[in-house]
Amino acid sequence: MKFIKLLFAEAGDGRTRLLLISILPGIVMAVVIALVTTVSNNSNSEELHVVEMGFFVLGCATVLFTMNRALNAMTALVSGFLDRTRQSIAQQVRRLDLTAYERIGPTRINEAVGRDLQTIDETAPAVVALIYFVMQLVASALYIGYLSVLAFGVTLVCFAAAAYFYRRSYTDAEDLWKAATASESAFRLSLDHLLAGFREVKLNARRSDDLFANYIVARSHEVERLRVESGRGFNRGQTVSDIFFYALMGAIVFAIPHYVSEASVPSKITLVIVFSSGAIGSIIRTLPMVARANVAVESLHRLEQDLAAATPAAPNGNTQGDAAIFDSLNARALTYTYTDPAGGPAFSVGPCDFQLTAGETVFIVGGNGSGKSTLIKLLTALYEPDSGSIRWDGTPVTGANVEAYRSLFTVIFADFHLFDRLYGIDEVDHAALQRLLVDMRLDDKVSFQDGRFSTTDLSSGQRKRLAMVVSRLENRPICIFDEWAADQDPEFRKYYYEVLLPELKAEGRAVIAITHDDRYFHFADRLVWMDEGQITRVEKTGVEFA
Ligand SMILES: Nc1ncnc2c1ncn2[C@@H]1O[C@H](COP(=O)(O)OP(=O)(O)OP(=O)(O)O)[C@@H](O)[C@H]1O
Repeated sequence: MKFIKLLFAEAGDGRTRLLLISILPGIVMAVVIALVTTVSNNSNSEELHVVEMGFFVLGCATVLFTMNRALNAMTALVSGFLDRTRQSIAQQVRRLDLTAYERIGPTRINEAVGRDLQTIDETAPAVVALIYFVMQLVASALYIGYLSVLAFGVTLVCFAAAAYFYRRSYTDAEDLWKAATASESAFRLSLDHLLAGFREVKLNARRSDDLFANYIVARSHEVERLRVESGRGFNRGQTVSDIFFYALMGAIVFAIPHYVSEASVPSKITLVIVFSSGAIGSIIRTLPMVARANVAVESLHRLEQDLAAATPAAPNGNTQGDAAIFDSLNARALTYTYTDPAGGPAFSVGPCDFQLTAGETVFIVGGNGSGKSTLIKLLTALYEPDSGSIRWDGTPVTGANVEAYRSLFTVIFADFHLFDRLYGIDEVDHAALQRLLVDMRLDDKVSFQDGRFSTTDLSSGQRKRLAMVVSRLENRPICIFDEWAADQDPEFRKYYYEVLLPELKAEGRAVIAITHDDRYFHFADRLVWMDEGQITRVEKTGVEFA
């Protein structure tokens, strides 16, 4: 019962109180039931049963009050847990290095923060009800024991048998639910292809049919099949449990009266069992929810373990993001190897040497897949190299200063993300921002209001220009642009190479631009050629020197 363990672990010092206020209403309800059975057996008397009525009202009020407190406590507990977990996952994710992030993947993180936390949230109040009904049953069984030891024995045997058979079905059903959850992840991946590739799917009916019929529908059916099987397991458990419950009723009504001397006992026990049927039904309905929450807790724990194993120690360096001092960068023999899905080595970059000084403009050129973007990720310390080192102004880049080192860079990746706000820029220079919007010819499209851009729904070239605005506002000493000009019109492409890059250089910034625009190569101080993950050639002002 991972879920229930988690809740009580989360309750901390309030565990005993939570347990007490969850247990109490069930016991009190059993007492109320005992009271009702006693009074109803004396109903032919003329008495008003004022005392019993008082106890009845007091009992019901206690049940209502304590249940309400227990539910409130559980809501507060689970909301606190969700809040902490959401924050902790986001915190761990932002500390991941890029390799670990790519390995874990956003789908798993989204599923944990969405589906798993929602399941936990929805199931938590049901646990209070579960404890309530279990305690009511236990206390009712004890009351039956008080009335008749024989009936108590029969009740225990029936309950134990029902629990045993329910447990067997429950375990199988929980495993099937786990498999359904895994299949649902595969289904979501297929659905993601439909959503992210909507235009491409729309344009290609065969692709649309294939994706829909062979993946989305097939995987959805698989989820359905496993859920149905899992549901059948839970239902089988319920039916088998019910058989023992009816057997108990039959024994109490038809067999027990022959063995007990007091005539009112069988009818009292029957009444208790009739009242208990509601509790048994509720327990049986709640247990599948708990099983699903167990699966959610397990998958959440697995993610947290993977995040913890991958999360580097909290950085000691400057995390404020403005390490403005930069003279030189010297990378030596950097290597990095991607792994394939089976964990084997795939594409390798390096060993690569790379130097950069303030005010220098370097173009990295080479064919598709030659390793240019990977080299950038190594130079910016997004990927930790398998071997080799980087020195920043003569100081080795290590875990202690890597945050400060990263804050030297502003990067516009080929597949960049455009943020809606200027996150991390506390005091926005509105005049400079407006100038940049004019320079990028975006001033009639985008404005900056209430701390955010009025829109990011722009053409791909305009989105890149807005990313350039943000990049320039970041005011970093090293600017990296991965094929920024690729989807600019000729006029803006010219502006980029002939005006923007020289302007950045004049400001003393180092620029690394990945490009295929050979007609502008002469604007670089150095050209670095890459092929098959290696730096194959370096040219300086047209003179090849390495
Ligand atoms: N996340 C990844 N996981 C595994 N392999 C990758 C990953 N990213 C890139 N690769 C591999 O590394 C190789 C180099 O990719 P990279 O993006 O560095 O090339 P590039 O020179 O920037 O290409 P392009 O000009 O097409 O952008 C690719 O051929 C690809 O096989």
